[in-house]
Amino acid sequence: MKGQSFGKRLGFAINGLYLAFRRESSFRLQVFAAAGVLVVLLLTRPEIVWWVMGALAVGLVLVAELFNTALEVLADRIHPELHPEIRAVKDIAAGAVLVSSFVALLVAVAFLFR
Ligand SMILES: Nc1ncnc2c1ncn2[C@@H]1O[C@H](COP(=O)(O)OP(=O)(O)OP(=O)(O)O)[C@@H](O)[C@H]1O
Repeated sequence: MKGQSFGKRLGFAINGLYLAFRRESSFRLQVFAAAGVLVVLLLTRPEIVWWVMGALAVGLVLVAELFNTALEVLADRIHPELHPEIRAVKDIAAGAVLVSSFVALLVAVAFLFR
């Protein structure tokens, strides 16, 4: 499946976003939260730096959740049974989402007290 056209690879990536949105309630929640951040930015019209900070914070959370979801799908596919190493993989991936969410929270607090 190597050497596909740009259009096809873009289609695979969009399909990945669609699958994550359909399968993963956390990702859906985060997409809606991202839309909420956009509404707040549109309403408050802050300096450009806050748009950039907001985009980076939201993007970080969404990317972490997408990797977390992909790892969960892969782990469940290749090893559906319980295993301590699968637990470690899933917990570490969940840790990445937690760290990204904490960063987003810090940005939100900084925005409120700017
Ligand atoms: N095959 C497994 N072996 C051992 N522990 C597992 C296994 N599957 C899940 N777990 C444990 O259960 C936790 C929850 O796993 P699960 O696959 O339900 O993900 P989740 O955190 O509920 O994900 P989400 O809600 O994002 O779908 C994992 O973080 C891990 O600690």
